[in-house]
Amino acid sequence: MATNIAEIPVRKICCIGAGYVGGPTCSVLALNCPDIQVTVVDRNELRINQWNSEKLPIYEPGLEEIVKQCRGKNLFFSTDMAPALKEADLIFISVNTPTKTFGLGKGRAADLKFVESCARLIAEVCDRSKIVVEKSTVPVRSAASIVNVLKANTKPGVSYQVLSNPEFLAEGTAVNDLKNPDRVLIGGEESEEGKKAISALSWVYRHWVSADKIIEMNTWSSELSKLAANAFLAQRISSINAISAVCEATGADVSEVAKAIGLDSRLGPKFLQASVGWGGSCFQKDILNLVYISESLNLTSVAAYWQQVIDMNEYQKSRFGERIVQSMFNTITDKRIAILGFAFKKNTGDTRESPAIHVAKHLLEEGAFLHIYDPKVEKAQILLDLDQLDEESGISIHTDPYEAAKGTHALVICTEWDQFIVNTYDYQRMYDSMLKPAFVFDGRKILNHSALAKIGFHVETIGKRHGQSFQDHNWAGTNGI
Ligand SMILES: NC(=O)C1=CN([C@@H]2O[C@H](COP(=O)(O)OP(=O)(O)OC[C@H]3O[C@@H](n4cnc5c(N)ncnc54)[C@H](O)[C@@H]3O)[C@@H](O)[C@H]2O)C=CC1
Ligand SMILES: O=C(O)[C@H]1O[C@H](OP(=O)(O)OP(=O)(O)OC[C@H]2O[C@@H](n3ccc(=O)[nH]c3=O)[C@H](O)[C@@H]2O)[C@H](O)[C@@H](O)[C@@H]1O
Repeated sequence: MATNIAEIPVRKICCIGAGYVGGPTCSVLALNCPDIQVTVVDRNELRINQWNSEKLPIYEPGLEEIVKQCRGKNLFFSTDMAPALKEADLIFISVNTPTKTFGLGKGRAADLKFVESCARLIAEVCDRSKIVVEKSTVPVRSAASIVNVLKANTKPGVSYQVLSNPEFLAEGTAVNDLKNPDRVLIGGEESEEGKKAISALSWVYRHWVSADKIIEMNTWSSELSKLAANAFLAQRISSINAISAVCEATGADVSEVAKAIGLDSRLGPKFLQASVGWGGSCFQKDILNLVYISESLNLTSVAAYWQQVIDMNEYQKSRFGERIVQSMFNTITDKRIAILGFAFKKNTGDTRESPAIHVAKHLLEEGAFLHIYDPKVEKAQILLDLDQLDEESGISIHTDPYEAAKGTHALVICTEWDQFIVNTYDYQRMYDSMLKPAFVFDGRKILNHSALAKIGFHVETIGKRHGQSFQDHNWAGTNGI
């Protein structure tokens, strides 16, 4: 007879996938649950070695301290997957779910091959019943596929309950997001066994999350809520970025408009920071996934609606690149341009889908030489992102921002690192070492533009025309206003 899920006390947890989600999630879990042993497994040996070393594979404020505190006590990182899975009472699947690059759904559908291979491995090695938790972001109804694979391959006497428990952490604030989540979603079957599995996972979270924040729901709602949340967040940024284009064309200031909008308590102030465009590993892939699902369900208007959020982001990134060229007298061929910031946002070394990549490629195509500086991104990663083998093809990577600025015509801010703000950097020193006229293109709206203009910089930013007066605009043709 199969073991009853209710009889499974959660003493040991195994997480497959030691990435941006698996690593921080399990570290915070281990910190808060000293009574639970957590083992994070990954087939990537280098990554596991890094988790076991002094220099972790990812940069995340506050993470190193937690790992140091728990590692070797109740937190372990290993490539030896089978024993860790066998021993575990509860297994998180936290592997990557990238956009498919070939075949049916190419460029849009999520590739679930890694999730499926986890399910196959679990069924192959486990000889007692377990709770399997889908933490990766997946299309709606993926849990059904996991159940199918497990059932078809399961050993006699073994049963599984599959739960959906999507992760909402944002990079750069992952530790705080995990310690103080807005909500924890747990989706599961409505059967008795399903409810018991939900209670078991809920019990784990209750070690540090209050009961009112743990929300139980049906599996499909939980899976869809994750895609919907990311789509809504990205939509807000695309919306303010669309308004930023109107601001640049009319003389309105997008910061003022964002403030005015955000003061409406129904809208709130967050995620209204106009920018060079949003990046990161998930927004684009998850919205593409939502678009694909909608199309598959013949919901073509729904698909077109969400596709527009991505199209607006592409437009914003291209618009910024074109503005740099136009401002610099319509040519940047052989000009030197410093890119400050390469990560997709501050406080992370992650460059996946970073808008900086798009901007850098645009400038390279126009014939510029790039000096690139980011406080956390490794040189090899930047070269890889720009499809370069070395620094000879018009790119030099710097470890010092002043060296990066030296001899350039322009500074381009692509990431909102705190250290880039005027009080931290000596922009006079940069200006003195640059060619004139010296330009600043602030793709993140973080700099003190009037202070830079006083130094002598020509400043351009998102959603605002620099130095524009009311008389500058030729109002003819705008509906006679
Ligand atoms: N990065 C983020 O901030 C967030 C990501 N997510 C979702 O979480 C999931 C994981 O994302 P990341 O951690 O960023 O991915 P990642 O790429 O950093 O890490 C995934 C890890 O899984 C490992 N892996 C893949 N298949 C495996 C297998 N069969 N056996 C063992 N290891 C395997 C890979 O080697 C890799 O180290 C994705 O579905 C993503 O959409 C959700 C919320 C936030
Ligand atoms: O599923 C995921 O991977 C995660 O995706 C995002 O997190 P993340 O991509 O790490 O970072 P965000 O803070 O959302 O920023 C995404 C991008 O939008 C940009 N952004 C953000 C906010 C804003 O107002 N303006 C803006 O341009 C950021 O600079 C960055 O490039 C979501 O915020 C998380 O809740 C989610 O778990």
